[in-house]
Amino acid sequence: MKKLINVVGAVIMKDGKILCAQRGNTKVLSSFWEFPGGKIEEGESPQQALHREIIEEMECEIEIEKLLDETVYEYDFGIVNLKTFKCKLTEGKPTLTEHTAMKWLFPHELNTLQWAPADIPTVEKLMGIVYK
Ligand SMILES: Nc1nc2c([nH]c(=O)n2[C@H]2C[C@H](O)[C@@H](COP(=O)(O)OP(=O)(O)OP(=O)(O)O)O2)c(=O)[nH]1
Repeated sequence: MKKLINVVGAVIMKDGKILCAQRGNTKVLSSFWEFPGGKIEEGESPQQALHREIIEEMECEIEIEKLLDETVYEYDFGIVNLKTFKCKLTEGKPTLTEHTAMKWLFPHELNTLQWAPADIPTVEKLMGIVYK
C-alpha cells in the first residue's frame, strides 16, 4: 500500500492575482508549480499546518478564509491528499526560501504554468472563478 501524504496549500490572493510557487530542484516534483504549503504534521490541524508552512517557506503571515478544494492524486511515491485554502496576506511579503521562483497570476493565466498533477483540478476550478 502506498503511503498517504496529507498536504495543505495556500491560494493566496492579492489584487485579484494568485501566488504561484515553483518547487525547488532538490524536491520531489522538482520544477512543478504549486500552491505554497506542505505536509500536515502529527497533531496539527490543516489550518495550523498551513500557517506554519507559510511562515517557514514564505516568511509571511496569512489569514485563512475558507477551504477551496480537496483533491487526491496517486503519485509513484505515495498518495497525496491536497487541501487548498483561500488566504490573504496579513503580514510581510512572500519571500523565496525553498522555491525556485514565484509569480502572481490572474486566475485565467494559471494554465500558463506546469502545475503538480494533484493541483490541476483546483487550478481548473480557480480559472472559472472571477475574484474581486
Ligand atoms: N506544498 C504543496 N505540495 C504539493 C502540492 N501539490 C502536490 O502534489 N504537492 C505534493 C508535493 C509533495 O509530495 C507534497 C508536499 O511536500 P513538501 O515537500 O512541499 O512538504 P514539506 O515542506 O512538508 O516537506 P519536507 O521537505 O519537510 O518533507 O505534496 C501543492 O500545491 N503544494
